Amino acid sequence: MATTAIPGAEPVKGRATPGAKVGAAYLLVCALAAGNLLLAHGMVREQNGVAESVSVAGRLRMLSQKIAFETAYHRLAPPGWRERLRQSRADYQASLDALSGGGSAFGHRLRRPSAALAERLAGLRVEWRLFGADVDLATDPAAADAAGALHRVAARAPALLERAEGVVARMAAEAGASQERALRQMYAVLAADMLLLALAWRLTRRKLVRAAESTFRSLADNSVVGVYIAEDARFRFVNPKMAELFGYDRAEMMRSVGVFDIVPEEAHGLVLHHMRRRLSGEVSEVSYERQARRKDGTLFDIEVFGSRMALDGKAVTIGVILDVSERKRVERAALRAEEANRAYARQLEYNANHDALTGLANRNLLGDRLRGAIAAARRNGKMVAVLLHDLDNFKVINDSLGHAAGDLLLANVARCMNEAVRESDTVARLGGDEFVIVMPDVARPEDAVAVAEKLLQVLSQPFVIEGQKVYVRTSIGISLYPRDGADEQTLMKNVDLAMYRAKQQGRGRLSFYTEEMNSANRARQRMEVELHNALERGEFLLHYQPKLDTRGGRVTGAEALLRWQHPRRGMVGPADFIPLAEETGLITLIGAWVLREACRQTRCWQLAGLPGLSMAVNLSACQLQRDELLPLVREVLRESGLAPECLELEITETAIMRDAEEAVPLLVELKAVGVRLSLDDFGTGYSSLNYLRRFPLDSLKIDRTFVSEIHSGMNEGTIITAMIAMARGMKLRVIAEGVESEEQAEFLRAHDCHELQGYHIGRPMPAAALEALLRAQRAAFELTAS
Ligand SMILES: Nc1nc2c(ncn2[C@@H]2O[C@H](COP(=O)(O)O[C@H]3[C@@H](O)[C@H](n4cnc5c(=O)[nH]c(N)nc54)O[C@@H]3COP(=O)(O)O)[C@@H](O)[C@H]2O)c(=O)[nH]1
Repeated sequence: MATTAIPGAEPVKGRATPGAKVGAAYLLVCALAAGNLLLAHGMVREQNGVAESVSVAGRLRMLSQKIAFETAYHRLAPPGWRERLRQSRADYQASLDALSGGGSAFGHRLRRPSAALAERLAGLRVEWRLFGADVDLATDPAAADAAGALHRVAARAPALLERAEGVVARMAAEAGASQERALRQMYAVLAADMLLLALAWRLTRRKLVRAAESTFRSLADNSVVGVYIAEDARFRFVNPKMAELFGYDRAEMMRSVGVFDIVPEEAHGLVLHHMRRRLSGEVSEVSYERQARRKDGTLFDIEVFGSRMALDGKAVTIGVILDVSERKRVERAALRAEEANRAYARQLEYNANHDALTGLANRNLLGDRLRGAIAAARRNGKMVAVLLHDLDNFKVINDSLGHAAGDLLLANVARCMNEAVRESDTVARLGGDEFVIVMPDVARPEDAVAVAEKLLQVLSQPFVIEGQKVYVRTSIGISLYPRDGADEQTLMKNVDLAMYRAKQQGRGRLSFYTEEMNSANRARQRMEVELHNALERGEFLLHYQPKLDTRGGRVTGAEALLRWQHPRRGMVGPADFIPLAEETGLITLIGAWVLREACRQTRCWQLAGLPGLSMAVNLSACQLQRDELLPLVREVLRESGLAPECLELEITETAIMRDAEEAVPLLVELKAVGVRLSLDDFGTGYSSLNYLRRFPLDSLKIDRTFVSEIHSGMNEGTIITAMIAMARGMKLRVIAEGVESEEQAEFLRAHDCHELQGYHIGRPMPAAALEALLRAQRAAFELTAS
């Protein structure tokens, strides 16, 4: 678009619209065209009139000759000659009259002749009159000089013809002049037309430009977007909004602000690029987003729509600028929200696949990796090794050092495992202290053994946790694809059996899965079912092992020990089924039965004349649930009628330390019920003096391993002596278990051990046997007393 300079132009107000102007110009041109047509029509009519006169004059020539001819030959008396002669003379007269004064002749309407022509016609009329007189005489049979008249007619005819031709010639000359004149008029009219058209076009164009400029200005002034025209990187025009957007005064912006003043440095290249593309004509328009700088230096987001135009013959850029800060802010917020969502999804996915404590793969991811490794091994004919690790003494460490230290230890173990294996291997934590390593692409079983031994070695090094050296031992089970299972579930089940076997073999070992393990497992499963049935079928029974009071030298109590009278396998000891009962949770039911039966039996004996007898009952770690144990103990005592102080609950040091903090309130409440509490297997766990003080215990039961050291050459009983002294110092009764010889009994008596228990005192025995023993003892004492 070409236009005049926009900056100085004033808006046009109250004027006709460009559309009206164009309409007016169009009407003017139409009127001109109509005038031209009328003019042409007049000229054609004029020319036609001349032609008609010439045609009539031509007839005159022909009629004069015809009359002369008919006059000359009338003597031959052709029929109708008189009539024809009269008609020809009448036609001649009418034509001459029409030519001379205007009127009709031969169907033509003739105009009045010019003066010159009229003069010639007058001459012709005189000649015609003379000619007519001679014709009358020549054709009158009575006339005397008819022959002389005929002779004059023949002589006058050429003169008449000549005069008529003179008229025609004059007419032709006048017609030519008239045509010349008409042409000149036509040219003049055409020139006027063109002039008028040019004027109209120029007028209309100027109006249109002014109207366009006015429209542009009105639009720009009221626009809610910034509008600019830039020439040579300077603003030639900015609208109020543009100035407002950038924080300038409008005049100031046009006067002293350059295009690049509102473009941050980093966007200079971009702006220059778009400007050049437009100005070079490479593109007609551009649209892009960028940052812009306000007068105060702050940045905001804009969108530019630009194109090119010609202004006063120069190429300039024209553009529209939109403040898109808000949109961008929303977009950025949406982007951030999306990114946060993605991060959250990634985190969720990570959490779903990783162990929170160690960052290792969890069971979920392990399953995926193992399935993938199996699929790859199936294709390339390799093996996959699954190594299951279980930290042997983690529970004890966790209980004694606390959970925070336990967590730290697990994290350290995880790190060591990760470092010991290849990148392609997967180390996963299944929970607790169980870790699994999946090794894809294993060529030989020995490769898995090598890794397992390396791990045993690495993990045998002490970890320093909270300033203390901590030793862990791990048992490792190994199963191999495809030898030990074709799918993930089978491999995991079998590696579990292998690990179980490694633990049984003495811990700190590794064990491959074998088919026998599976059969052992099946046996275990069978036993589980049988254990369920055993309770219902009454296959459990209690044996009682006596406890000897060293002061009085009498059996004053007993320990209830569970036995399973198996229908096929005979008497089964607790060591063979209690771990399984603990694993399956059946121990709760079985333990309740033991407590009920032991109390019932003790009360029976008391009622049967064996008073003062106390009964010790073993509790598993899983039974130490406050909500279940307390009501059970209360109920059993109420049911049996046994005095609480006659019941002693034996809890192993390991079980109590599993959650020592939880154990304290439970023990306090049990103590409040009135029962006695004994710490079993003392010396095998990790109880601290601090806890020993906090537990409301009545007695410590020294583990048989310490008793066996008496006179064994090892320590010579120094540890047990210290244990007894310590217990006594804490006002606790001391019971030594596993007393198998008189020497041991003697030693323990000599060191003030309160009670002795062991094969030397009495093996675990059926109720009837213990009753007999107690009765015999009572009889012996009664005898001694009397
Ligand atoms: N939670 C429960 N645990 C129970 C229950 N009944 C028994 N047990 C625990 O089972 C473990 C094995 O018990 P058992 O086979 O009965 O062995 C006991 C004794 O026979 C054995 N003992 C006793 N004196 C000697 C000895 O001089 N030498 C020797 N080698 N063994 C001996 O010790 C077992 C009793 O130990 P303790 O409980 O520490 O006093 C065993 O851990 C039982 O606790 C039950 O009902 N619930």
